[in-house]
This record gives sequence, structure tokens and C-alpha cells, in this order.
Amino acid sequence: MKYFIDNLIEKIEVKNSRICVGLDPHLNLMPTSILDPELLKNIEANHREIAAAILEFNQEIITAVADHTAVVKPQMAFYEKLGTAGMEALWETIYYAREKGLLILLDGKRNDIGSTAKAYAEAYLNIDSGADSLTINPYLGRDGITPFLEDKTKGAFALLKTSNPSSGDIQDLKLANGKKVYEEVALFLGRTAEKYKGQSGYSNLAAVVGATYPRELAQLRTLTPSLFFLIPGYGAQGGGAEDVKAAFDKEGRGAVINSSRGINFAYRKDEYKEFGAKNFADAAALAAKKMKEDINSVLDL
Ligand SMILES: O=c1ccn([C@@H]2O[C@H](COP(=O)(O)O)[C@@H](O)[C@H]2O)c(=O)[nH]1
Repeated sequence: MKYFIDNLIEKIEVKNSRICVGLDPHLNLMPTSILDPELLKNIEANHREIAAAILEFNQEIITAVADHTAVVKPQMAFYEKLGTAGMEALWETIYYAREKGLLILLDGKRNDIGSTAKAYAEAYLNIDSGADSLTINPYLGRDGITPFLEDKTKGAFALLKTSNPSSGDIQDLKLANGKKVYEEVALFLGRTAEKYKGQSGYSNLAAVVGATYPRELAQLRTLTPSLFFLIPGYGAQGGGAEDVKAAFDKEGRGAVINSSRGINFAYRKDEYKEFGAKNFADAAALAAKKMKEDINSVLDL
């Protein structure tokens, strides 16, 4: 049985693409050809129609980017907010992406006490679930993490140094031993990860580190060599290829860089305006291709 992390690395290498395409259907950014703005005047009354539009949007995006990425990351909040219809759209999206041969990184940032963490793992990483991995919060410690790692074919990405402007409020606090909170979290995750290492040397316990903190990213790469990184913050949040270069080892492994709005809604940017809203998927395909090449261009492969 192949470890999740080895499978991810293999798929990344087959496509020579170190990007992850987020599937974050921001309703206010959707093309009007897909989502009638009238429906947004009463979102609660129109869950079904909006969820159907999201599914259509996602399917077009997935088809368009499938040659340029090994993995997609639906952010659950955008689906949960549409109730049952939204969750159905999420699972349909996941199955569609799987049919296209993509791995699914479900962004839910779940966690709780051990027994409830086990229920979360059963909900999202069960054998029939289309999801291959889930983002988790490491704040509850080991018994909140290990239930997500019981099945070797699945992975968990623990929040380590997040990309948001206020991530330092807690993550950068200095502890009595002089280390910052995120540094101790890194060491804790590194120790916990040891037991879940695949043949690649990376672990099924992975971590989330923001592209918006390149200095910390470089430091964390050295501190935790067995942690594979999911790196959000490229594009819409200001991160660029040079900022994430240090996350990769000399073989070009060790990280996948996420962009959600930058790819989903590329058609809204000046750079892609010749496509027009109707051809949003073609704009997304080109944005994904360019991002793939941008990341590869800073690596010494
Ligand atoms: O530290 C974090 C953790 C998760 N995210 C998520 O990644 C995407 C980023 O979207 P963009 O549109 O490319 O900015 C989004 O789903 C976040 O919830 C993050 O940004 N930072």
C-alpha cells in the first residue's frame, strides 16, 4: 500500500508541477455566465442553484488545469456555507477531480480531542471518501493528530506558520525557552512525523507554511526536513516564486504551492482579459501553466 506522501510526490514528478490549485468559489468573483448575480440577492433561498453553479464552475476549472497540477484543494468553508447543497457540490467536485487523476487536499482545518478527531478522520479520510488528505489544527497535541494518520494512504497537513497578516499574534510569541511558538510547533510536528515517513523520506504528517513568510519558511525547511509543506499565499496574498524557493530540497521535492483566487479567477486580471468572463477556464489553464513554470524556474533542477 503506497503512502499518501509518496503518491503525492510521484504525481508531482509525473506532471513536473509543484502547484496546488485551490477550489475556492468566492461567489462575488464568479463569472456571470455561470452564476446569475440575481441569485446572490437571497443566498439562503437559492442554495441549490448556487451550488449547481459552483459545481459547473469547478468542473470546468478542473478540466482546464488537470494537465498542470497533481493536486486540488477545495476550501470547505465555501461549500459549507451553502448547507446540504453546498456539501453535495463539494463531494461531486471531489469525485470529478479524482476521475481526472488528481489528488484531493481537503482544506477544513479540523481537530478536537482524540475521540472527536477520530470522528473527523472517519468523516473525511475514510476509505470511500474521495479526499486524500485534510488540513488540521495541531493545537490539541498528539492525540488530536494521530487519528488522521491511521490510514497510510491518507495524509494530514497541520497548520504551522500561516500566511495571514496576523499569524504572528500567537505563532510568533516567545516562550520561556526563547523559542517562538511556531518553532516549538515545528519541532513537535517533526517528532510526531517520524513514525509516518514514507519511502521518499517525507511524512504523511505534513505542514502548512505561508509563502508570505519566506524567512520563516527557509528556517522551517532546515528545522523539519521530513515535513512536506503545503504553501498557500502565492499570488493573491503577495507571495512569489522566489519566496518559496527555500521550501524545496535539491531534488525539487518537499513542497506544493497553492493558489486559489489567482487561478480560479484569473479571467478578472488585466493579464488575461483577452479571454473574457465566458472563457474563464482557458484563463485559469494559462494561469496554472504560468505558475507551474514560474515555480520550476527558481529551482536548480
Ligand atoms: O495559512 C494559510 C492556510 C490556508 N490558507 C488557504 O489557502 C487558500 C489561499 O487562497 P488564495 O486565494 O490563493 O489566497 C485559501 O483557501 C485559504 O483558506 C491560507 O491562505 N493560508
